[in-house]
Amino acid sequence: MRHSSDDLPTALYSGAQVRALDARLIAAGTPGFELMQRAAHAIWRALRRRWPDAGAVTVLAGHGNNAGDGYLVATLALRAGWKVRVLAVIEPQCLQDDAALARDEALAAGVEVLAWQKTHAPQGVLVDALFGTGLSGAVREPYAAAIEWINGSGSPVLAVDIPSGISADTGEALGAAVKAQLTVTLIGLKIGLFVGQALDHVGTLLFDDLQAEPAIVADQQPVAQRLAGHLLPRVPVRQPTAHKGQLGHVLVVGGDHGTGGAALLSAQSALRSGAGMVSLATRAEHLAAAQTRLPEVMSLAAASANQLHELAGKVSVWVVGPGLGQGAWARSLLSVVSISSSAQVWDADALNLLAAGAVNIAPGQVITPHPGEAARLLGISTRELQADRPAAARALAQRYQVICVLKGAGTLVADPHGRLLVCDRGDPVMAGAGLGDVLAGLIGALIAQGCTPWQAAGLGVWVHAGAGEYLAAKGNGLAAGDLCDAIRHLLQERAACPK
Ligand SMILES: NC(=O)C1=CN([C@@H]2O[C@H](COP(=O)(O)OP(=O)(O)OC[C@H]3O[C@@H](n4cnc5c(N)ncnc54)[C@H](O)[C@@H]3O)[C@@H](O)[C@H]2O)[C@@H](O)CC1
Ligand SMILES: [K+]
Repeated sequence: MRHSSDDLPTALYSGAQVRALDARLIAAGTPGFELMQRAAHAIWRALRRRWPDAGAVTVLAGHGNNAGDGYLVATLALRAGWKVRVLAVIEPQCLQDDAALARDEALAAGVEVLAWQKTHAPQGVLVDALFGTGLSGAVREPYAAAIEWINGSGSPVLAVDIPSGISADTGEALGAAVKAQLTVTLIGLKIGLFVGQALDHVGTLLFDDLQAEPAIVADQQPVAQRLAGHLLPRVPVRQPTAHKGQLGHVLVVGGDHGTGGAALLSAQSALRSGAGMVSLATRAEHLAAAQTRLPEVMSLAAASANQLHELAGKVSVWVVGPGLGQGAWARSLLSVVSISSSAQVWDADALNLLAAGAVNIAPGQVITPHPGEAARLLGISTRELQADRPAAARALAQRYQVICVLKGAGTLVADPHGRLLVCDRGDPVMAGAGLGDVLAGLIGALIAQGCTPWQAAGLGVWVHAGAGEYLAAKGNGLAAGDLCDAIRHLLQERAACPK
């Protein structure tokens, strides 16, 4: 998903919360039909800006207030001289209240309203006004068929409030779901627009608050926050007298037989993200490569837990798991890390061992699972996990009393107190090997430099995704290591000004 500017609000709400906001605005004196008219004007403005020469609009209308918005858009388009048609997916007589008023206004203005049939030919921009926040459960027929008709039309599609079929709470496609090029969302941002399958359906996202009274909106506690630059901490500034001992020592533990690259990437990332010192404990066979590629990193062959014990007192942050494997070697090293009082970032196989019950993690640490690892930790299928990513991130944070970074498009950061951050940056070029190793090293380095684990997780995710966006212009084939320079650059931009 892309949005046209970074000035979207940060508060994310559930569908029920936005409906509650809607009701409160009405109770405070703004009639529902007035809100609907404001919605229609906002949508019509966005449609004309995006497709100024289309000249024709087909509104697909359901029977809730989302359809009401659609009927009023049709009216505005007709008045502007466009060719307009509403295809009502059920009998229009079923409409109630404001939606019925909107349909009456459209009919009075001369809008053609027909019962939708598969055989209709689409014309102009399709306005999806089937369901908004009122959808519950899997989309029933004939709506599912109408959604397939929209998606198969090849026409440009504008979704009103939310692409029909997408859950406002989880982003899951509830059966069929509209794929839009543009979504104009109203009153409050729904979290479901930013997570899960929604990312393939929303297109460009625009927001209009319908002039909602700020005091009423401020009263509603959001379910999550969109990760935005101004909410994030600055990278702590270095004093002129700074020395490496003040900037933290990150020790990366990983790299079993044949998987040394993952640990190397984490170490490289920690180094490039500003950690004062970076060490790597790995299999002896990887030492030559590590010393050649990263001479600045102190690499040591960790043959046993005892060797790691000796280092434990000197470590400020452990990054454990990349390429670690799940055998006896991995278990013995992880057991040393797990009892250390220093901060820890657990990734990859460390999480698989945690899921297997081979080790415990102390409260307050950071875990960075991808969906497969997260599903194993929760004992559910990946499909179930992806169906409600916010709930999964929260559940993991609760279960282990840690900061959970649930990776994947729309990365989430949750803490055990219920705080939830959603990242809407990033790019599909980031779907590749090693990117997670880089993220773990980055978060570790930020903790080493003085961020709290919560701050480091949020800032790390945001910078990592921003680096991916920055490099996306170069096309697919992004090597994870390439990200490190971009991360360094973005962190520099976010450095606090010296006093
Ligand atoms: N006055 C208002 O209340 C305003 C509402 N607004 C619009 O109204 C929308 C919410 O309106 P509603 O609450 O009427 O809900 P929707 O317009 O989303 O309609 C849901 C309708 O679909 C039916 N339905 C629910 N789940 C279904 C399923 N699985 N299969 C088939 N049918 C199903 C329900 O019976 C309900 O009537 C918002 O998204 C927004 O677009 C905006 O116009 C702002 C003002
Ligand atoms: K819709």
